[in-house]
Amino acid sequence: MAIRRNKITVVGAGFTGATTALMLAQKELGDVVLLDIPQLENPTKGKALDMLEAGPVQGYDAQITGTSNYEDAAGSDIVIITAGIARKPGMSRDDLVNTNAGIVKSVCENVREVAPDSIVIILSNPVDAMTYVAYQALGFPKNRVIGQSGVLDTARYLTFISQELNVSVEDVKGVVIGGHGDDMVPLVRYTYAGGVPIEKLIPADRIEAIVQRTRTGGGEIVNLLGNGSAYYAPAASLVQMTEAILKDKKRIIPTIALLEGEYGYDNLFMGVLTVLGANGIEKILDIELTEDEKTALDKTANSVRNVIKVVTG
Ligand SMILES: NC(=O)c1ccc[n+]([C@@H]2O[C@H](COP(=O)([O-])OP(=O)(O)OC[C@H]3O[C@@H](n4cnc5c(N)ncnc54)[C@H](O)[C@@H]3O)[C@@H](O)[C@H]2O)c1
Ligand SMILES: O=C(O)C[C@H](O)C(=O)O
Repeated sequence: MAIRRNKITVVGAGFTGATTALMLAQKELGDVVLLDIPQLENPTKGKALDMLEAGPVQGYDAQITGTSNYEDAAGSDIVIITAGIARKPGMSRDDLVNTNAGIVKSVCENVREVAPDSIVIILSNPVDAMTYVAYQALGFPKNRVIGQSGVLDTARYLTFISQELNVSVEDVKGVVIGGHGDDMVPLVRYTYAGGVPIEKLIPADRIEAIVQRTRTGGGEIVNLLGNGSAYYAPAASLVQMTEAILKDKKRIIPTIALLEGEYGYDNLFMGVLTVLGANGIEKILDIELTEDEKTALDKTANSVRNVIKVVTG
């Protein structure tokens, strides 16, 4: 009997989409469909074929199909949406809202038809608002519509802490919650190196500098690249979320989830700690915050609300 592999569709075959497809195949998480617009069908097929031909070298077994036809995405277990434009130096993520809302909506209308049982992960920016747009266009239950920001923001935060302490990234744990913007909330009080609170290891002014660098981490890369935004760490983040779902790992991962009362917010998609497993977001952790942390979270929640208003009118 043939073994059915997981099927993962990545919509948008640009920098993040193509990198994600390659990393998914390298981890043998399933067969990958890479989908872009009809005008880019040949380059998309070319990227997919090139990745497929790396399989014998790297030793992975995964079908990788390039396409512009949603029929090829039929029955996907996971759909990852990276379609849309990226910002350039001088722009904020919010400047992308109108263009990307149209793109995400039309992508989701197709996904709804061909993969009605899928779990959808959204990357396109401004991602909190785009996750809201996707939720409305898909009509899926909230546990199956998930935005990516927290894995990436946390990865940046932990990178800077491990550099500061000159210790392994494996021993630094922490989390960033809130919207994917310059007022996101790295939770310093819940950050540890080797089990020791970082406030005992790093002077306060250096922690503040790390927090600020984390908040503007996306812009730092945009300025360095000059014509696009980050894609290696974003792709790695999408792959971690996909793996948690497909392997039903029940990992505690920060993701963009629909809040209905948690942290005192309603009808808001924003980054919080969640448990990711076979059913997508299986739980939202409504953790205790100090007054200062809650004030910071309120600020980022307001920013996200203002962007969502642009797309909901
Ligand atoms: N949430 C995050 O943490 C995060 C991280 C990185 C990038 N992003 C965002 O992800 C998006 C993609 O970034 P990128 O660097 O891959 O950009 P990119 O320009 O390299 O790729 C985007 C791709 O989307 C395709 N596309 C556009 N409209 C489409 C449609 N209707 N259907 C299918 N494909 C379509 C384009 O043709 C292009 O190939 C941007 O909005 C960026 O801001 C978010
Ligand atoms: O910064 C961007 O525009 C892309 C992405 O959101 C990131 O944080 O790298």
